[in-house]
Amino acid sequence: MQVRQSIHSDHAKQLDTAALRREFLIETLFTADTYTMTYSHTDRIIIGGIMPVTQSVTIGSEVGKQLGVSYFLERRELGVINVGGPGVIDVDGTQWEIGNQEALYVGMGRQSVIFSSNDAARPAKFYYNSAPAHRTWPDKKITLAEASSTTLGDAATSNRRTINKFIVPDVLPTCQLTMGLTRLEEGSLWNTMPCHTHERRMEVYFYFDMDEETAVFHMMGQPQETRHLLVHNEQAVISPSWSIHAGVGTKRYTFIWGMVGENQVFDDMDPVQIGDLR
Ligand SMILES: O=C(O)C(=O)C[C@H](O)C(=O)CO
Ligand SMILES: [Zn+2]
Repeated sequence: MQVRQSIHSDHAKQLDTAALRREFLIETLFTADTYTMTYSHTDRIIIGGIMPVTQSVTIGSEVGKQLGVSYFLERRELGVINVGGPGVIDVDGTQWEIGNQEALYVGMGRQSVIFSSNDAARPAKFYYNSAPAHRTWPDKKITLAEASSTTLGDAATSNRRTINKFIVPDVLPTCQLTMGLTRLEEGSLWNTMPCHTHERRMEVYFYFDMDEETAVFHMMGQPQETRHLLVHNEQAVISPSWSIHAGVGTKRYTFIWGMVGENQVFDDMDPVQIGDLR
């Protein structure tokens, strides 16, 4: 488990490229037959990827020890979106078939969560976020058709995209975690521009569906003090409350956003006018 401390905006603005990447970028999410895990002190979100290939994978009691509990989800909830081939998540003996771009919410208190792929040649890639929880809500699979979806933007501003809200109050109850997947149309490159910050929550962006030649310039920093991170396929960025989060790709791409914090109102954003950005 990697730990990332919280970071003050005054400190962040002094960092060079390597230090910005060390603080905010998660470079490797998927490693065959194991899980990756980054623990952020920002709202104590956990971010990671699970890629079972030749064997199933579980987040075992070693993580419970690191978190000071008996098992991973003793005091946490979990959201998973599969960005690979079809797979199965076994939650305390119930098997959930999770296909590409389908999600599973797992409530606090589930003791055994085992991830496997249906086909080693096309392994599942389970991207996950986990947040501290205070009660158990029912586990639920969410398909793309069941997500709450909105298409917005247009070709003239190169930001035509569909926001698929998988884990949001309209679809299912959770303690604090919300997650969704935003898909840019061919020829569209910008996400979340005009951009915003979130005084009352943090957010993580996970970029995928990109070929080797594609990169996303992820915009971050305070609106008057912007920086960028060069992000490649299947990498994630931690975005503290004070930071804008937006990106422009050299080609279209898809990304998953996950949020935790004070409330679950999707539109609770502090908008920034493009003319005010520096
Ligand atoms: O394309 C977008 O715009 C988004 O997907 C925005 C994110 O969902 C977000 O930043 C929510 O706060
Ligand atoms: Zn946001």
